[in-house]
Amino acid sequence: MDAITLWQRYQDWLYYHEEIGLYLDISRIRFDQAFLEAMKPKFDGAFRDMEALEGGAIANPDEQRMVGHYWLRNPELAPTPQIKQQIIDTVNKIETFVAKVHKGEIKPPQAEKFTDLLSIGIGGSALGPQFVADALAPDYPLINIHFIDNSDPDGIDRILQRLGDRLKSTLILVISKSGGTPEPRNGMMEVKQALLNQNLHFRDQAIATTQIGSKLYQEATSQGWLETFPMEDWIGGRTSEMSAVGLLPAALQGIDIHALLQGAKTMDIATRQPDIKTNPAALLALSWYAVGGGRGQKDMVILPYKDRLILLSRYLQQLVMESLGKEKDLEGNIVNQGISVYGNKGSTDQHAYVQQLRDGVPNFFATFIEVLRDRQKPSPEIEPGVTAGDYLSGFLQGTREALYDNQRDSITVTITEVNPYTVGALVALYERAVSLYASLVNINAYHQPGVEAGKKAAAQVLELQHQGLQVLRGHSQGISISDLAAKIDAQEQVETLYKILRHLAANDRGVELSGDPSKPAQLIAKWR
Ligand SMILES: O=P(O)(O)OC[C@H]1O[C@H](O)[C@H](O)[C@@H](O)[C@@H]1O
Repeated sequence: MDAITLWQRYQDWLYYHEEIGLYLDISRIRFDQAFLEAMKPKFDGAFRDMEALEGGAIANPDEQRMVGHYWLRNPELAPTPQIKQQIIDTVNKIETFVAKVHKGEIKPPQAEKFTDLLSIGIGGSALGPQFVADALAPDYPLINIHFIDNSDPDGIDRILQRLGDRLKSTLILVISKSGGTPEPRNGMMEVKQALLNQNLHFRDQAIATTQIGSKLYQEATSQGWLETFPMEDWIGGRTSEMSAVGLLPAALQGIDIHALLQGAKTMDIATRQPDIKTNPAALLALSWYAVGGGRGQKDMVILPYKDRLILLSRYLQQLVMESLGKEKDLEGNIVNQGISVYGNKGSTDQHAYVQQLRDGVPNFFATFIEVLRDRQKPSPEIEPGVTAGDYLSGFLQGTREALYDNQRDSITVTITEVNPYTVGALVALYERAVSLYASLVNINAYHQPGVEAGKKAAAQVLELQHQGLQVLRGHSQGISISDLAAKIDAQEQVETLYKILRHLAANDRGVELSGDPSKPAQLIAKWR
């Protein structure tokens, strides 16, 4: 296509939302009118699915759950008065609690006020709060946020070291919908211990966001933690940013949660339109389908040209991949669906992997996120008449063009500035695009059966460790790894057992391994 035809295509397909100040450009996705016509019946179905979902249908059939994240920003939509009230009550509870914390009315026993917030959670209980904190927290927030989002002891140490003496004025927030995920549980146990080491008590500084009745809920209420905030059954982790999961940490940092909710609500109205061309989420879903043949054949590379949006790709990685990456469709056919998502930020990535994007394997499409306003204050000139922001803008345009010229498609989402309102809108835009795309490819976007397999396997490894150690302890002589495996009837898990022992040996946990490390079958294990 020549430049003038492309300019026309740009204008023909440009979506603009005046109130949000958001542009969506899908002109650099190659599809034609025939494709659009062919997709219309599928979209009609997807719009019907969305209407049913928002009306309270069991949109997650495997788990027999409703899917209600759209109600969070517009409680009027909730299917029952009770749910509506729950949503309103939770926001009120958050605001009351946060106001008291900021004023020092809720305070730690050994300090005037809480200075820091340590958020312990993983997956959907971390990625949204991390993205929003990085994008929106003021430079000098009322409360500084830190995250433990893993079971990595060294990672936990780093956070605790950074907090140092301020641990006594740190509010600890444990977020887990299920209340039984091992990683946040481990983080919580370690932080409890760290507090005890300073003669502090967890319950005096702890709050939780979890489902009512969960293990975590029971612990928090029975031990008298400062407060608990509910997470409802009908909110999925990866769509929980507008629930207490995201709102509470945001409000504690001084981020305007009403603007966040309002941005999402406004976007929801736009993405509810049952018309492809005037619905930005439908345009995204259409583009994803067009580039990947409805089979996720191309990866989604997210390139925000704005440092404070660097975590958007990680946030979207879970939202898209955990929602769309499914083995079976709704009828149980094996389909192995999904779209891979990765990215960091421009122009930084132009000096890293964009080389491959331009010239290498064409297995992706790019999504540029452009922010029109460079900064709050005027920019100095780097060269006569040119600012750093002009460069950034030029790099984006240049990369988009260079990719397109080499048959690499892209989408560009443009917002005026990064603020709670536009971030709320972006979150809502992608949530809906994922919902629509899932309908187009006929999968359940709201369960994650694959995640369970990894959890079960990990539990088996720990059980094997337990059994192996029991035998090793009662064995005064050294024993080969295969004999040890035979003794616990785990010949088939000999490799796993070897790795368990190697890990324990590396951590002075009573296991000694002797022999040549490059010949694992010949190693002798001994308890000392
Ligand atoms: O909030 P939690 O129940 O602790 O779950 C945390 C995360 O872990 C799970 O394994 C799921 O894959 C995620 O969707 C979820 O967000």
